[in-house]
Amino acid sequence: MPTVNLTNHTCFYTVEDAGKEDTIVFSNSLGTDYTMWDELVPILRPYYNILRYDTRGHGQSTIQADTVSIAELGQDVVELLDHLELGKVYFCGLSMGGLIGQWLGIHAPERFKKVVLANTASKIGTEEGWNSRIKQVREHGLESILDGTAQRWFTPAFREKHPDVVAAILEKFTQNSVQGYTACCAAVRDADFREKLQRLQVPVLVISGEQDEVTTPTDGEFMVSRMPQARHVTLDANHLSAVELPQAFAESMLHFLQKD
Ligand SMILES: O=C(O)CC1=CCC(=O)O1
Repeated sequence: MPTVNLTNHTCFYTVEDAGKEDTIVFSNSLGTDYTMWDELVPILRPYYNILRYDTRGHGQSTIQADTVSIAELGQDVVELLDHLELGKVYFCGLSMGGLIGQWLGIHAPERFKKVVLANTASKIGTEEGWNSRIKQVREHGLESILDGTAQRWFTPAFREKHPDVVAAILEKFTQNSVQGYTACCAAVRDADFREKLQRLQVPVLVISGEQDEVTTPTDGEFMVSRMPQARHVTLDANHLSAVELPQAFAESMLHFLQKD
């Protein structure tokens, strides 16, 4: 599968071009890679071309620095679109991917027809919380936060019913580099769109997980109240809602992309 040398790193991506008019770009969450969309993509493939990529420092995309910003991760997306000569696309990002989507909607609105921001917030967590996680991972590795990560990402019912899906995603999590993961923790820590969201004029769908304690439905409501063209859907899922409920997630997206 292809890679491209962008300004600051080598970006891994996959394109499924079915000759459709429109393309959806998918942006993964912290600690996952492009395979987090594996259950969702087959449902959307009949309608759209699909572009997935690994965020800098994740999966097969490289990183050369100990910190990175959401602005830099947003520029990566614009560079990737330029490389692929894609003019105006749909964007779907989850959690960190949703922060990237907020940056893109504000700073590169001419490149996006509509934006889906899933399981995200205009400000995620606290500075102390992120600094403590960065320290923990630098000193003890990604394995040391595996259990807590599984609990934040999946409902107990999903973990019980789909242990293979959970194991595959957690396996990918531990394969990330400490440098890539902690650099992106810093990007999430430093991002704050609370006072900037009114500048996001592109149509937006916010998807929240009713059981998500990291980025809550209240966070989603706040975002929607600040953006001029936004609507809100909640799903009975935890943080990785696109993994837990791909059919409901896809139906919400299709309704938004095709009807709203
Ligand atoms: O792993 C977590 O804590 C959840 C999360 C926060 C930002 C992100 O992308 O995932």
